[in-house]
Amino acid sequence: MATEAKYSIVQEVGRGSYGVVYEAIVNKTRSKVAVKRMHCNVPENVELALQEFWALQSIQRQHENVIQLEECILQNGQVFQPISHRYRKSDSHLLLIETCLKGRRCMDPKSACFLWFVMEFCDGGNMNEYLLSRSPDAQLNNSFMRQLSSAVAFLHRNQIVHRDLKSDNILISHRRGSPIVKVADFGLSKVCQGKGNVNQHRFSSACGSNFYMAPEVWEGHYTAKADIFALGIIFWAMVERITFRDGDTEKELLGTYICQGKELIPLGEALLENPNMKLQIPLKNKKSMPDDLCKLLHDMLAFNPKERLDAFQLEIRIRQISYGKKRQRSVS
Ligand SMILES: Nc1ncnc2c1ncn2[C@@H]1O[C@H](COP(=O)(O)OP(=O)(O)OP(=O)(O)O)[C@@H](O)[C@H]1O
Repeated sequence: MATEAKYSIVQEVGRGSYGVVYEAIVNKTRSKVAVKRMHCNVPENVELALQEFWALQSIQRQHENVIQLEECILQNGQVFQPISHRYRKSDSHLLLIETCLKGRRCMDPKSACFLWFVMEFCDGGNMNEYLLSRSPDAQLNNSFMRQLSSAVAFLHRNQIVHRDLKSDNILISHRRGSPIVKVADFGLSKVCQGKGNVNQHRFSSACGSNFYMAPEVWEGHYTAKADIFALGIIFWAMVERITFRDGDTEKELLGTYICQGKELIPLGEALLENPNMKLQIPLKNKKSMPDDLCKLLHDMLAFNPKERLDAFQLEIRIRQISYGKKRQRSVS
């Protein structure tokens, strides 16, 4: 007997380097979801897809500012099977893991293999488009900075290092009219084993997007503090509306950098060349930034990761800044 499909695809809403994202409907409830399809044809894609799956399933539904994974479905040819740590691993799932570990394709090359991520739908698109299509708003920036700091502290508390934080990997959804940020795109993330402090864990494979990479990432040895540097770049760019044009996609992106003639040098790369370089914060307008925010950005963008804030300190500091807070009315 033919069973009714669980989801219906409505339309394509975006494309990343490794997957296509669709708006879809859950047929039973008529609720809207986003479905990201990742082609598991080469080991590199399989690794990204599994990393995303491992990170998101380990923290399912626990933080409002992290994208919620409803389920993950493995398609092998015409067969669709949900995968989860709750179920016994199917042969296809084991072959995917083997592909990832061996670095060569272990699935049947004749049958198409995809991972489908069913996620909450974010109606506001990504944070980059969202902010750039609106006038600057300090209160909104403050709210986004708080939400993002809380999300990253949550991830780090759960031993997850994102490693690719940037404004187009952050999505926006709405709750009672207010925008809620959702950290998404966990393809480069790592779930660290063990229960210790996440900041003790060392990584040695360079990864991330150039403009958001900390100096030590450029060098190839880094810790979870690299996520704080990337957030520092995002916050600074958000407050001062500093953008650059992405070479590959031609998109305008929020991010700070150093200008050398006509060339834009990522801040992390420039700091690695000259660790004593003084960052010019604020860059555009002295009045646009209170001293406490200026100090906070310096502490997030410190060259030495040991001197840089960690996510737990950031979560506390961000609540104390005066920037973007509603002024209290004086009583006359
Ligand atoms: N849950 C979602 N709800 C609504 N739109 C989404 C959702 N997830 C992704 N999108 C849209 O699809 C686009 C592509 O997302 P995806 O995560 O595949 O890649 P990306 O972050 O843009 O690119 P890359 O993977 O190359 O860094 C996003 O920019 C966003 O506009």
